[in-house]
Order: sequence, then structure tokens, then C-alpha cells
Amino acid sequence: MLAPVSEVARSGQAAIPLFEARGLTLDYVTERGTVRAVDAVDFTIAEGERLVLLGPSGCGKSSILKAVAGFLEPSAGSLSLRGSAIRGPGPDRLVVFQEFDQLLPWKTVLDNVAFPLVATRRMKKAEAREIAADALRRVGLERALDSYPHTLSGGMKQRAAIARALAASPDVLLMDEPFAALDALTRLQMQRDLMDIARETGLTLLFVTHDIDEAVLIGTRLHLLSAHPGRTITTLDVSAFDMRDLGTAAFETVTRKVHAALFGKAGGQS
Ligand SMILES: Nc1ncnc2c1ncn2[C@@H]1O[C@H](COP(=O)(O)OP(=O)(O)OP(=O)(O)O)[C@@H](O)[C@H]1O
Repeated sequence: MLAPVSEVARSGQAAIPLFEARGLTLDYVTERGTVRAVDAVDFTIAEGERLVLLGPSGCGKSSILKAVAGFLEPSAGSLSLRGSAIRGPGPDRLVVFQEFDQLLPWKTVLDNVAFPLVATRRMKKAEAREIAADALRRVGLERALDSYPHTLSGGMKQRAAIARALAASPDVLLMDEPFAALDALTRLQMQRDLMDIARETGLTLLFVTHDIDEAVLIGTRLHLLSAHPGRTITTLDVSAFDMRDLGTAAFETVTRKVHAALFGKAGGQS
């Protein structure tokens, strides 16, 4: 019998990559000239894997995510999903950002999640609402279906944004520091909930953060980037760690190792 994809990813066996970046180079053309943000980065993401891009501020993490989402064209190298080159945004790659204002203020939470299904997947409204309600239940927002975004807390807005992405069943969910603007307790709860969802659904994730603890908790594999312009330092399998390991000696050891790889010495957070 075949193992579920997430188990294949956890076991570290070589799987056919769902997503592939080869020699990815990203430049911004400004009035003062060209700024190289990312230089010749390679990575793959297998189905069910959670790859975290980790590196200091300005190393190009968000730029990579924008390129994967199709908003930024590589100046060199290639990006492909299921073997096809990425040529722009698509419902197969959806992004959850850090900002709390990702929802349409004039629509209820339910309609915010259902609307893209009707618009891009051409689903009937009733079916879209059913899928949306299910996604909202999964993120713990079953009691806020009829609420408007301005009445929600920051954490609830992020949950709704995650539900909207989950409802559309993207091949890869892209998250750009989605919990960075939340208070510490809410952030921890959201990390926990995201891990529960990942376990339930076998989510394939590309996650950006500059928080080492968060990276080790969320990721099955870390891709460490050097300071500007972003270049690959190394990759690290962290699939053995989850929320239960927070605060343990083994967790401390791996975060120190990551810190040393990023900054050349052991120590605290970036
Ligand atoms: N629109 C832009 N125009 C010019 N330069 C840009 C633009 N966006 C980003 N950059 C530059 O590209 C580099 C990478 O930026 P990016 O935001 O991708 O880094 P990051 O690792 O996500 O940073 P942070 O962790 O602070 O969010 C930085 O030097 C930044 O100044």
C-alpha cells in the first residue's frame, strides 16, 4: 500500500517535487539602478511538505514568495509547478499575508471565503458557501460566519484569510509571516492550529518567517538564506519537531544550530 504523501515527506524519502525553483534570481529595477534581491536559489517542495524560507530581514524571502505566487517575474532561472512553468498568479498557489486587511470589508466572513470560489472556480453559490463554511469550521470560526471583518480580532481575521485559501484547495499554500503581527499567545495558538490543519489535510506549504522557533515548529524542512542578496546557505530537515518539543533540550539544540548557520555563532533569535 502507498504511504500517504505527508508520510512520504516526513520520512525524508526522495519524492517527485510538486514545485521546483532552479537558479531563481530576482531583481528590482529602481531609479538608482538594479537591486538584486535573490541570487541563484534552488529549492523543491514535495507534496505534503512544509518548506520554510528562513533568513535575516532583507534576504529576499518575501520576494521569493511573490515570485512563486506569480507576482514577480524571475530575471534568471525557472519556477515550475507539476512540471509547468509559472507564468503568473493562479488559484493553484494562494497567499496568506501578514496584514489584517486581506478581507473585503463589505462582505461577511462566509461570503469572503465563498466569493473567490464563485468567481474563479465558477461554483454555484450554495456549493461555494458549503465549502466556505466547512473551511471556516476547520479554523475555528464557525460562530463568525455572518460577522463583518471589522468586528473580528486580528487572530480571527488571519483565521478567515487562512480559511479562504484552504477553501480553494491550492496545490501549494503560500504564507508570508502570517502570524507576525499577532500577540505571543495568539501566535502560539495559530501555529498549533495550523499544524493540526496540516496533519488533517496533508497541506503543502511554503512559509516565510524570520523567527527561528516558528520555522522549526512549522516546517518539515528549512531553507536557510544569507543576508542581502539572498543566497542558499543550507537546508535542514526538521520534520522530527512539533509543538510538543517547544522548550526541550533537543529543540534548543536545533534552534542554536540554525542560528549558527545563519549568523555564524550560537545564540538567541535573529
Ligand atoms: N519594490 C521593491 N523595489 C526595490 N527593492 C525592493 C523592493 N522590494 C524589495 N526590495 C529589496 O529586495 C530585498 C529583499 O526584500 P524582501 O522584502 O524580499 O526581503 P525579506 O527577506 O522578505 O525581508 P523582511 O524579513 O524584512 O520582510 C531588500 O533589499 C529590499 O530592499
